[in-house]
Amino acid sequence: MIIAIDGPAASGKGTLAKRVAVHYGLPHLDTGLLYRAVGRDALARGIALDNAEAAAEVASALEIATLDDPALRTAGAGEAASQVARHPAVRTALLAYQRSFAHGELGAVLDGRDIGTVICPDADAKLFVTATPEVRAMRRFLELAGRGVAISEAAVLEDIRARDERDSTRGAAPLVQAPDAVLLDTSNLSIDAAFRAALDLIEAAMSRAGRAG
Ligand SMILES: Nc1ncnc2c1ncn2[C@@H]1O[C@H](COP(=O)(O)OP(=O)(O)O)[C@@H](O)[C@H]1O
Ligand SMILES: Nc1ccn([C@@H]2O[C@H](COP(=O)(O)OP(=O)(O)O)[C@@H](O)[C@H]2O)c(=O)n1
Repeated sequence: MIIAIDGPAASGKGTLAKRVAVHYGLPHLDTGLLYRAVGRDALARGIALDNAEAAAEVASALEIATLDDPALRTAGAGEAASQVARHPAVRTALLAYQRSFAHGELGAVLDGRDIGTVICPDADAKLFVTATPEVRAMRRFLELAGRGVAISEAAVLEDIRARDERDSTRGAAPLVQAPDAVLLDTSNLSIDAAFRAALDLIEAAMSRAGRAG
C-alpha cells in the first residue's frame, strides 16, 4: 500500500504522514529531508546552489544516514533545499531511492511535493494537504519558537510565500495537486481532526481503487 501526501510548506503533511504511517504500520519517508540534505552538503562543500551539475553530484553521493541531522529543520535549510530542488538533475539523482523506498515489501507513506505526480503516480491513495499561508506561517513560527529559534512570524510568512512560489513555478516536478489527489484543507482543523479526515479520505480512495480493480 503506497500513500502519497503532497502540499506546500508547513501545511501539516509531515505530521499527517507520520501518523498515517503508524496507523497502517508502514514505513514513512519525509522526502523534503533529501533536498534539505543536498542543500546542506552543497553549502558545506562551497558549491553554489545554482550550479546544477555540482548539486546533482552532491545528490548522487547523499548519505541517507545523515537525514536525522537537526540542522536540516532550520528555515535556512528549507530555503537551500528549494534552490537545489529546481534542478532536474538533482531530482533525477534522488528518484531511485524514493521509488525503491515506496516499493518496499509493505509499501510506504511518502510526503513531499511531487509524490503523487512523479515519484509514485500509481499510489493507492493521494492527498494534497494545504492551509492558508497565514495559518501555515503561524504553525511554523510556533514550531521554531518552541525550539528557541529567534525569527518573526512575518519573516516566516515571507519565507513560506517565496518557497511556495519557487516550488510551484519551477519547470521540474512543480508543486501541483495531482488530478487524482484529494484536497485536504487543514486551516480550521486541529491535528487530531486533520488526521481523522485524512484517514477517511484514504479509506475512501482505497475502496474506490478496490471497486475499480
Ligand atoms: N492541523 C494542525 N493544527 C495545528 N498545528 C499543526 C497542524 N498540523 C501540523 N501542525 C504543526 O504545524 C507545524 C508544521 O507541520 P509539519 O507537519 O511539519 O508540516 P509540513 O510537513 O507540511 O512542512 C508543526 O509544528 C506541526 O506540529
Ligand atoms: N518531494 C519534494 C520534497 C521537497 N522538495 C523541496 O524541498 C523543500 C523543503 O521541503 P520540506 O518538505 O522539507 O519543507 P516543509 O514543507 O517542511 O517546509 C521544498 O520547498 C521543495 O523545494 C521538493 O522539491 N520535492
